[in-house]
Parts: sequence; structure tokens; C-alpha cells
Amino acid sequence: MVDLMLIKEDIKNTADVISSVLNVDVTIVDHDLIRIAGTGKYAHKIGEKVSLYSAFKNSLDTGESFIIENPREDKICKMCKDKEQCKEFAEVCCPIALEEKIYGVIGLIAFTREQGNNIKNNKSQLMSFLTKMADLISSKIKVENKSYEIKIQAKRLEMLLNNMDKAVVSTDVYGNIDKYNDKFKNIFKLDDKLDKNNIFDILRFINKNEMTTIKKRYKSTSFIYKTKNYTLRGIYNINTIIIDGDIKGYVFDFIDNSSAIENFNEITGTNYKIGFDNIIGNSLSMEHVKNEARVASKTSSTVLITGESGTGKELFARAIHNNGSRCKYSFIAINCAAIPDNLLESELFGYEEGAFTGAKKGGKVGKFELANRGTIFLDEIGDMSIHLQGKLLRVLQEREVEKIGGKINIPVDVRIIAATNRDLEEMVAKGEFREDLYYRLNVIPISIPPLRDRKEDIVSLVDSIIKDYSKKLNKYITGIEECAITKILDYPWPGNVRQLQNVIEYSINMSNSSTIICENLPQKIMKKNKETKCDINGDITPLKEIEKQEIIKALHKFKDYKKDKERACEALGISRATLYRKMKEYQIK
Ligand SMILES: Nc1ncnc2c1ncn2[C@@H]1O[C@H](COP(=O)(O)OP(=O)(O)OP(=O)(O)O)[C@@H](O)[C@H]1O
Repeated sequence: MVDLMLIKEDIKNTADVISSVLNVDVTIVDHDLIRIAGTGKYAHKIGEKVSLYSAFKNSLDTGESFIIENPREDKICKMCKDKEQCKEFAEVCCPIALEEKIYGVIGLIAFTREQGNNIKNNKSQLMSFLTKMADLISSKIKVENKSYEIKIQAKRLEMLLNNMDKAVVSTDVYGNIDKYNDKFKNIFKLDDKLDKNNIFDILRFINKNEMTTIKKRYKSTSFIYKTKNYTLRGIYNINTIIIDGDIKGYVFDFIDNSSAIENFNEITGTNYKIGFDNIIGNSLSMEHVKNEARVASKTSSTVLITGESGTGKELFARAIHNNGSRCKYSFIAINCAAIPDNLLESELFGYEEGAFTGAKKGGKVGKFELANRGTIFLDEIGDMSIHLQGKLLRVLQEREVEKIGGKINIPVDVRIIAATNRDLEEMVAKGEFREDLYYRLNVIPISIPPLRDRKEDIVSLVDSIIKDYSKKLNKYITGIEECAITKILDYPWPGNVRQLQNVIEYSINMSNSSTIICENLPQKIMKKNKETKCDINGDITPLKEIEKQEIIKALHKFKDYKKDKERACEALGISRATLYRKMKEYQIK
């Protein structure tokens, strides 16, 4: 609520007008009974508080106008402590009200009999005149209230704008800058006074001629802003301000690439923390691998992790990243086998707008750029085409990426961790993998042993998987029967830890008690045990043939399901990428 004090000059003028017209002394008080204006005897009492027992207080409380014709005798004067010394001949009070609120009171006081008679003889004209004067003050309050409200709104808006993650600027329809936040000035390194500038003169990457074609919103377009010694890359949006069907102006928002990447990581949760403590297994071989990985985490050198599918290569890569100095930045994983070659190239290196038919407007930021200052994990590196191997080698050597269709190279500071379950040395010998790239990648080699070679880890892995999955599946499972563990230990686990996870998940689902029993295990685990016992002298089938047949069987079994490939992977205990690779290898269509 606006205080009368804020319009005290207007109040004073009003008091002077009333006093000169009516020839009486005037006092105007605010809602706290503080005298804001006073004439004659009261001129030097401005700023003082009038008595709580005065007629003013009564008018403030009741919101009523009244005339006291017999001071000292009137019921309003009964409570007044000074009534015996009162020298007044009459008094008038008229509240200043606006929208049911009382802001103060106008009071007239007659100190002579003549003034008193004047008041008493002209009661109705006097009250009507005073009410008009009170209304005049109320209208001033209304205007003041409005501008006070506007000031608050403007302040709120300013704070809101300055607290946004994005740089924001609004313009009229011709691009003349109207409002902007601090971030806008900061990210483009602009001078203080921008109000008279035109956005199209400052940010040349915005196409003035395209503006009229924008319907409502022009979304996520990448930009490069360059001055003599400053370059900024980012993404911007344009929103049109439409009132009654007409475009009245634009709001532009901008975000620089590094902030966009941070937001991306927060939203996608790519930074979730996996450490060495999350890698289960105390076998000698695992302790040895963990030690190697711990050492690797303290350097920035390229790491090549090898091991069969499901042994935990990605887990190790994440732990290495999170245990090192790059952990504050992104860990970006990309599976080189799961994406066709031409798509993989744009995923890794990005492209500029218009680089090829079908290229997205604004281009695309590549994974190398996204991983800047962090780590890129290139899974299934053995499946990368020779062409891309060449491009990757250039990144490793030059520490720069060349976007598809790009004119300039972008410097990147990325740690590379590659992984494969293929024998890269053999591939090099066959000419399927570039020798120079192999040596560049194999700076710190880490080889994860298959689960069948470290059976000591199985019990602790089973315990930890039971804990995780019973929570996930909302089942109360506390352990596993001895005979079930024996069967698990006997199994060769071609799909390693991933397959073990699938088997335990299946068994938890099948269990009706708090313990997993033999009957809860999948047939495959039970059958395998029987087969190994009775078929010991039978013919030997090449493993690759068995693998091919099992894949065909799984694909056939789930062919009518919605997520056929996923189900087949689950049954086989292999990842999607491995399935696609094997399908290619065995020419399964
Ligand atoms: N030692 C371990 N302790 C706990 N969990 C593990 C361990 N090893 C693997 N896992 C789990 O097994 C699953 C498969 O691991 P991961 O994806 O890291 O394997 P991978 O070797 O990268 O597989 P692929 O080659 O098929 O991509 C993940 O859920 C992972 O958390």
C-alpha cells in the first residue's frame, strides 16, 4: 500500500487550497495518524503524531465523515485527554478512502466562533467540497499505486531475467533493442549502453530477411559469433511477440555451447557416479585390473579396454573417468557398432548447417565437442570403419575435430577410452584395423578377464545383484540356496556379468519365497549342468557354429514380439551391439 508520504507535495497543496477557500486551519493525517500537511497553527507540527483519542482516529477506524459542532460535549470528545484545554469551536473529519482502504483523514478545525459558525451554517456544501478534495487525493494515490506496482513488476522481471541461465534480449519488430539481461551483455562481451542499438547490427548471424517467415518460434539454431579476438559458439531461439495477430517484436535467447552441454549432461544424467567401489570382485585377477585402472585414472593418456562382452568394460571406463581430474566434465559413451557408418561420423564429429541433404537446420554438435574437457568412451572400437578410423586418428594426433561440411577445425581437449571384445592385433594383421591407430589407442591397455576365469567373484556378484534387483523388482529376497549357487558356479557364463544379472533377475521373478532356489534358475543353467555331465564323449561342434545356431534360435523365438531384438539379447545374455555384430559376422538376416 502506498503511503501518503509519497505524495506529500500534493497533500500539502490540497491542504492549502482547502484552508484558503474555507478560511479554517487544515490538518491531513495518514493511516498512522502522522500529520502529513498542516496550515496555520499546525504548519510547524508536520511529521508529529496526533492523539490516539482524537476525532481523526475515530474517522480512520470507522471510515466516516462527521462534524463536531460542540467540542468537549460531543461523544467523540469523551475519551480525549486534552478536552479541558480544547479551544476549538468546531471540527470536521473526512476520510481519504480508495477501494475500501482508508489512507488518511482530512480535518478542519475552527479556532474562532466565526469560523465555527461558518462550518455549522454550510454543513452540506462543506462536506461535499471536502469529499471532492478527498477524492482528488485518492485519485493521486491510485496513480501512485499503479506506478508503484509497475516499478515492482519491472524489478521482478529484471531479477527474473538476470537469474536465467540464458542470455535474453527483446526488440521491436525492426530489431531495435528494448530490454536485455546481464548475461546477454556478458556472453557477447557488449558495452553497457545497448538501448539504442539494433540486434541485426550487433549479431550478424541473425538473418534479418528471414524474420518475417518466422511463425511463432524459431528453434534451437546454432550460431558462431566472432569479433577480432573473441569467438563464441552456441544455440539460439527466436520467439515472436504477437498481439492481436500482429507481430510487435521479438525475444531472442542464447546459450553458449559449454552451458548447453552442462544442461544436457544434467538432463540426461550422463554424469551419474560410478566408482571403483561399484566394481565387485576381489579375485587376484580383478584386483590387478582395478589397480591398473586406478593408475590410468590419474593420467590423461588413452586407454584401451579389452574383454568379452558383459565383463564390465564400460563400468571400468566410467570408474576411470570419475576417479580422475576430468570427473567434473562429461563422460560421453558411444557404441561404434550400433550405429551405421555415415551416422556415426556425424554423431562423433557433428556437422554444419547445410553440410548434406537432410542435415538439420543449425547443424549438429558432435560427441567430441560434447565431451570437451571430459572423456569420450568409444565402445566396440573394432567395428569402426577404416574411413572413420582415419578421422579418429587425426583427432588423436591433432586434438582438433573437423565437422562435416565445416570450414574450421574445433580444438578439443578430450580423453579417449576405447573398448572392444575383438582381437585388434589380429585385425591389424588382417588389414582390418589401422596399425597406427591401434598403437595410438593402446597406450594403457587394460584387459578384463572373463567371469569363468574368476569364479571366486561369482558369490559376491550374486549377492550384490540380488540386493539391487530385489529392490528394483520390489521383492523381498535375502539370499540364494547352496545348490543354486553350485549350479551357477558350474556354468561357463559366456555372457559374463551381464548374463549373470539376467539370470538372477529371472530367478528373483520366479521366486515365491525370500530365497532363490534351484527351481527358480532358468532351464539353460540347469540343462547346461546335465549336459556337461552326460555328453562328455560326444562329437565336438565348433563354438562359432553353436553360437550362430543359438542366435538364429533366439531371433526366431522372439520374431513376433514388439522388442524382438532386445528379448533375443536378453535370452542370449549379450548386448544389442554384440548381437548386431554377430549377425553381420554370421550373415544372419
Ligand atoms: N565387476 C562388476 N561388478 C558389478 N557389476 C558389473 C561388473 N562387471 C559388469 N557389471 C555389470 O554388468 C553389466 C555389463 O557391464 P558393461 O556394460 O560394463 O560390460 P561391457 O564389457 O562394456 O559389455 P559390452 O562389450 O557388451 O558392451 C552392467 O550392468 C555392469 O554394471
